[in-house]
Amino acid sequence: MSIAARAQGLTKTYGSGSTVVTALDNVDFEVVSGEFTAIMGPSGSGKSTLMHLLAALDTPTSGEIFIGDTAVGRMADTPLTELRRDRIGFIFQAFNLVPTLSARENIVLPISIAGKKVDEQWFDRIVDVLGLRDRLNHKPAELSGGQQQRVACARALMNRPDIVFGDEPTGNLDSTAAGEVLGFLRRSVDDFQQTVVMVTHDAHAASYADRVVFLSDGHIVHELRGATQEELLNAMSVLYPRTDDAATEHVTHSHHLVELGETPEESEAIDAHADALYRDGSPPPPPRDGIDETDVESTAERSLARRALLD
Ligand SMILES: Nc1ncnc2c1ncn2[C@@H]1O[C@H](COP(=O)(O)OP(=O)(O)OP(=O)(O)O)[C@@H](O)[C@H]1O
Repeated sequence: MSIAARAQGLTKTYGSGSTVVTALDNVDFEVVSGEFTAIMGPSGSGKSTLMHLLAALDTPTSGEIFIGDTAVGRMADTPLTELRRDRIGFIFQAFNLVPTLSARENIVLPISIAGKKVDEQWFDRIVDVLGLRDRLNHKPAELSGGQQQRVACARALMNRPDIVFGDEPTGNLDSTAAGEVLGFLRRSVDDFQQTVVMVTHDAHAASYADRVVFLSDGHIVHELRGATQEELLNAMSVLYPRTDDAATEHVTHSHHLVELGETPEESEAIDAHADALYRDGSPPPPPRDGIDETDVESTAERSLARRALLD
């Protein structure tokens, strides 16, 4: 087992005096090469801070980050920029593509900036796996959100980085596009031995990972391997029992979906159907007991029943 990145005694504080916030508190953490790791936790638990430090985008208050064997903290600016460019790939929630460039130009941009030659065989392989072949000459505005994020995935993998970091990479996508991006990240680990680290609120997204670490108040409080969505939701409801923040509401919501036997995709389709039925503004009928799940009309009632349950 080799280690792609390592955090040692990592602490990050923001502010000073009475307003100091400890985002990470003496965290030790290793990213295993060739694995898909997800970092989960409620809002404010330190997920993005940990990922930004691991990716050498920010500096710790104390502690050290290693990318492979390289201690990042002691590096001068220029080699650090080169390390980020050559050894790390990023996928952001907001895609972060250059609007004036085509999909192909966006994908090869880091290689062009580095003045290197594009490996056309590798380019072709990634583009085909991502289904982007016929979109390569289009600008980001001419692509769907899912296609834009697939371009961002291709860009992140183009220079075969040691680690690809994703910060809520499916946060702006519908469930179909999210499934495509997550499926690709999974495949990049299985087929290309890529190392992937992803921050997510979403147990469904995290269920694609080999390993899920849970953060709370700047500490790693738990870890699961090969967990299903339901196992992750169970762990989250034990680890984060508060009901007063958005992430926990999301957990509770997702947990009900699992209890109802709905996947998030089904739930979304059901809600869309219900909304279409009641688009004219007429008040929806109250939910009934004994809903027939095979009946198309009843999908709307299922949605209402679930919404009533979630209320
Ligand atoms: N630049 C900053 N200045 C001050 N406080 C910050 C800054 N960045 C993060 N924090 C604080 O550090 C803590 C951890 O933030 P972080 O963004 O890492 O959490 P998170 O788990 O990623 O949250 P979310 O899921 O909402 O993105 C929070 O209390 C946050 O308010």
